[in-house]
Amino acid sequence: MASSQASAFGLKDPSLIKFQGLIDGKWVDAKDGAKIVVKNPASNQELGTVPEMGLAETEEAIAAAAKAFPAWSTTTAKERHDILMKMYALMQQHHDDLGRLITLENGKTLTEGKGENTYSSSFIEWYAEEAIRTYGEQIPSAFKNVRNIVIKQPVGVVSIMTPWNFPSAMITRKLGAALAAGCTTVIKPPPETPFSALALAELASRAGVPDGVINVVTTEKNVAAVGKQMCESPIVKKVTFTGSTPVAKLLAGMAASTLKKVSLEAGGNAPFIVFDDANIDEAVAAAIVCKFRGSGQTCVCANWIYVHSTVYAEFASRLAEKVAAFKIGDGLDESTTHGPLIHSRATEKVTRHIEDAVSKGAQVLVGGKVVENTNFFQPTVLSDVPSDALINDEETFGPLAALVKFDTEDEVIKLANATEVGLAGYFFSRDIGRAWRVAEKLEVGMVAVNTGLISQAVIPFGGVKESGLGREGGPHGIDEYMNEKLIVFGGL
Ligand SMILES: NC(=O)c1ccc[n+]([C@@H]2O[C@H](COP(=O)([O-])OP(=O)(O)OC[C@H]3O[C@@H](n4cnc5c(N)ncnc54)[C@H](O)[C@@H]3O)[C@@H](O)[C@H]2O)c1
Ligand SMILES: O=CCCC(=O)O
Repeated sequence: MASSQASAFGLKDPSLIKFQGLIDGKWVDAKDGAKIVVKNPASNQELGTVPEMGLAETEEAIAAAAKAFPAWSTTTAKERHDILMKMYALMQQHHDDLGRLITLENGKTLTEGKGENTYSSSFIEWYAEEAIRTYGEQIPSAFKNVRNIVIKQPVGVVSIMTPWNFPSAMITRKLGAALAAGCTTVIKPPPETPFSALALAELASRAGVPDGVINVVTTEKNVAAVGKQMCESPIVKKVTFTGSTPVAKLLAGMAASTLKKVSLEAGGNAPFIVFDDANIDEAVAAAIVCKFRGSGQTCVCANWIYVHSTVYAEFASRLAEKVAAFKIGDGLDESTTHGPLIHSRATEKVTRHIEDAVSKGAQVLVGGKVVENTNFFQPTVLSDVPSDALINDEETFGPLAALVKFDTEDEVIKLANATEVGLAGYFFSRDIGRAWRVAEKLEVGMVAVNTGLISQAVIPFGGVKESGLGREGGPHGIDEYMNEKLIVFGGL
């Protein structure tokens, strides 16, 4: 049954499809046999099922990770490097399958699905290389005959919780760092996209990651109990989460009960600013990449597009013209430029934002409607969106570009910073003085100047304000999974 279900995914290697969770190296069902139905968002057809696990399975997974920790944490950095490089090579070898899997469960186009596998595997490669560079320090002592040494040690068992918008990359950004540091893990993938997580666990095992080092607990209805245990268990030493700000706050509160280390990558509300001296062609192209990547479902997507009044009309008409040419459809269809949203709750939110903005005076330049009884939403450009629109307070997370006119640099910085969150910000200007001023003044963790793309494994990814805590990726990403220990040597 499982093998015929797996072959329906159309992968070259159907054994990458797992319909069970992973605990201590064994593929397992939920104890009560309950299941989650996973659907393809493009068709709403069932793709397959995974177990609806609960507290008991979570406790077992945490215990398995704790049991695996002593051996994994004492492998050499070079051994962990070599295993991660094998996993990276396997992700390259299965590129087409992993890209297709992402498209099937998330809906993004195949080009984006494969692009995500490239991005996702780059975290495994990056952290393989970082594993061997977790240098300590020697600090000159204040006392004679004493030497100060700082070493870095893995924190222990790590709980990893991730969203559906990047079914693979949001896991490897955490998992790569945790494994490289010598930590063991329990992953709770989102119920919408569990198959990519399970395929990653399978490839990690093929690469030589020992049993118990990666455990995967799939859950939907029991998420509150599972999440609580993953945050409150005294065995777990670190919680890392990517998702919405309200859930990030909830998990941080629970993790505080045992003062665990936490990394939180939460929601954004990114401004995209086009100044009067911008190269308009480049700004339009970047706005399209930045706003409509993943059909607008990335945490670094522009939520507001502020355009200087002197170039507003030109920018708006060029953007609307390009957006009108998008073709929405099944991500597997080669002619599709943009896939569906993840589910009907997502399309309802975009509809609510458009209706609210239009009722307050905004105009629809293109799109504006859901395709009835589907998860497809017409890519939309709204002009003259008022500052009291709902979009101002809530990230849309959909294919809606909201245009706003501004006149001065001070005014637009004030508008861009008038939000509780601060993940990414973008602006286009060829004035070098302004570029420095605006980059420094935007209250975000990441600023892009004259480009719409930020994401790479090598950068410190993360936000300020209510967009989260900590940084993932980049030269210091692995430190989030390590403790510094001071060793003072006396009696010389
Ligand atoms: N900053 C980032 O890097 C980043 C990346 C992707 C998505 N996001 C944000 O995520 C949001 C969209 O994703 P979403 O709707 O899936 O977010 P979400 O917070 O609802 O869900 C994210 C994950 O948390 C899980 N979850 C929900 N309640 C939980 C609980 N009580 N305990 C444990 N886990 C729980 C979900 O099952 C899912 O796996 C957007 O706000 C977006 O900005 C942020
Ligand atoms: O959605 C959030 C992450 C997006 C990215 O890493 O580019």
